[in-house]
Amino acid sequence: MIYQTETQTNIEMLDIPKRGMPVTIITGFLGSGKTTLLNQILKNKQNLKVAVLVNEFGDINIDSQLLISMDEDMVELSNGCICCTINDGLVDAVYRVLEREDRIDYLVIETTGVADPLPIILTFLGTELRDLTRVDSIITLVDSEAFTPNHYESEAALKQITYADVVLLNKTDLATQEKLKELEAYIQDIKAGARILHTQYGQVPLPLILDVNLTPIDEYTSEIEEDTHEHHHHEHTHEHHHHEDTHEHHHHHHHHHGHQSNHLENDGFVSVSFQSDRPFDVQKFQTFLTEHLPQNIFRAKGILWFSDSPLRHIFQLSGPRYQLDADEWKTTPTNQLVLIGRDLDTSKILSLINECLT
Ligand SMILES: Nc1nc2c(ncn2[C@@H]2O[C@H](COP(=O)(O)OP(=O)(O)OP(=O)(O)O)[C@@H](O)[C@H]2O)c(=O)[nH]1
Repeated sequence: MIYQTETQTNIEMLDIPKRGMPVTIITGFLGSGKTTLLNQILKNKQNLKVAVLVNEFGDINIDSQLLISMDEDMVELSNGCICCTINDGLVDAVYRVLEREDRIDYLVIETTGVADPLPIILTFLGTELRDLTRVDSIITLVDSEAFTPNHYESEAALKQITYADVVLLNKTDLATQEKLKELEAYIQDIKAGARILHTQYGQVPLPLILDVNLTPIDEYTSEIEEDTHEHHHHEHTHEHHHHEDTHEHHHHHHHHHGHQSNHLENDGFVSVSFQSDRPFDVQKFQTFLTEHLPQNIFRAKGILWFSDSPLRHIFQLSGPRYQLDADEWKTTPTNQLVLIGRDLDTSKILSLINECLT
């Protein structure tokens, strides 16, 4: 998890209320375009001061390296298990944003592609964060080419739509009009009244998705109250004694067991991470992709170093598609790759990738 912010003043484009920092949560299945949307927000936010939290599935923070960043005020937290990271790490991370001396107008959270958004929403509404922040909207990205009603048999994919206030039907460049109509009908069926917007590369006017006040907070709050009543939940307090420069964190584990994801809620998805200080041979890597990539890997991303290229290569694989873009290294070249799927044979995959090194 990382957060990033920058030092600018004046809100011009959006009129953000001062009371309670507005929070927007971005969800969407693996590869649907969440990081792409986050970059659109960072690019177009003008003078709005936006803090960003990224929770990633996989042991290496690839997303944070792909964000348009101001390179300052970056804090990375460990990724680990989604449920624990979200419930403990999230509250801590939000506090760190709130405790900052410089002004923050808005908080945007990118969840992992396999996350159920409910525990995250309840973390905001069921703890003392309720009084300090204002959940503004849950935005769910849908890959309009790849999405089907039984999307990778993922319960999380369905829940992401169930809790959406705004659905971005993204990647419309890859889908037929017919498919888009079908998807719209399907989404309306699950979530009547959800705001559905068509996007390519997450391009959307920000006033349509930020500070829209669309999350039905009262509905969630009354659910929490009922739940507390039924389950005799103890009060979810979270004491904070952060000292910016001592890194002393007092973790109080107040999980939301009533709602919280158990480990099954990753829907059986697992990730394999690979890092190396040696470069890949580009031919071998291509052969790996085209001939040896296991069928059950459907998402991969990486920052790659090839022996015959001075450039940094951004590798993205989503379903059957992959792409490699190049830009400049800003760090010492190294290889970092995360692959996500089901029932993965980790040691076999790692040995296949190792063979691609020069
Ligand atoms: N053709 C097309 N590609 C897109 C569009 N939006 C995003 N992509 C590509 O889809 C891939 C995945 O995008 P990301 O933004 O990384 O997706 P994500 O949801 O953050 O992925 P995870 O964090 O792994 O769940 C990247 O290669 C993007 O460039 C779009 O509208 N059209």
